[in-house]
Amino acid sequence: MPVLEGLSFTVSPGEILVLRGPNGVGKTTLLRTLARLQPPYAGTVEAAPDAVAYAAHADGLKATLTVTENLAFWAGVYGGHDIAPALRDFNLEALRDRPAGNLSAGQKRRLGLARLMVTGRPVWVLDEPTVSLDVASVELFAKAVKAHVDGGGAAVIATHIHLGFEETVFDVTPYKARHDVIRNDFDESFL
Ligand SMILES: Nc1ncnc2c1ncn2[C@@H]1O[C@H](COP(=O)(O)OP(=O)(O)OP(=O)(O)O)[C@@H](O)[C@H]1O
Repeated sequence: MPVLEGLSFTVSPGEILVLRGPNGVGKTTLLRTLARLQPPYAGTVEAAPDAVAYAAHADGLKATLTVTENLAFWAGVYGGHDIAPALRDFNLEALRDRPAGNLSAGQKRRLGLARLMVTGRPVWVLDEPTVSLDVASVELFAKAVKAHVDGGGAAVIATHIHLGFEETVFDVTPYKARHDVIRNDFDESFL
C-alpha cells in the first residue's frame, strides 16, 4: 500500500532539502526509495545509481573493526577516498583505534555520518542524522553538510530539528496517501 502519493521534487547541486512531516507519514519510505533500497509503486527517481549515499537510523558499522578500519573499509568499497578529512571533521581522531562496537551511541553516529564523506557520492540522503548527537556534534554535522553542498553536492534530510543552515523545506504531509478515499470509492452494490 502506498504511504505517499502525487509528490514531485528536484534537488539541485548546492541544495539542502529538508523533509518534514509527523511520525509515520512516510519520510523514511521516501528516503529509502530515493536511495533505491525499495522501488516506488509508481513514478521514477531520476539520479545516477551511484549518486546517492544513504545514512539510515542504523549506523551500519562493523563492531569489531576500529574507527579507522571502518572508514578504510567504506573508502575501499566506494573507490579509495582519503579518510583523514572524515576523521578530522567528525572529531574522531582521538577514537581512531577504538573498536566501533565499544563507542557510545553518539560516537557511533559520528562515525556513521563520517562514512558519507569517504563515499565521494554527491547526494547525501539522511534519515534523522542527529539522533544521539550532542550539541557540539550537531554543529560538526551541520558544518560537514554545508561543506558538502558548498563543494557542489546536495543533501536530502529527514529531521525534526532545525539545523541552522539555509535549506529548502519540503513538508510531505499533504501527500499522505488517501486510503480512506480509495475505500469510499467502492460501489457497494457491486459486493
Ligand atoms: N516494513 C514495513 N511494513 C509495513 N509497514 C511499514 C513498514 N515500514 C514502515 N511502515 C509503515 O509505513 C508508514 C510510513 O513509515 P515511515 O517509516 O516511512 O514514516 P516516517 O515519516 O519516516 O516516520 P518517523 O518520523 O516516525 O520516522 C507508517 O505507517 C509505518 O508504520
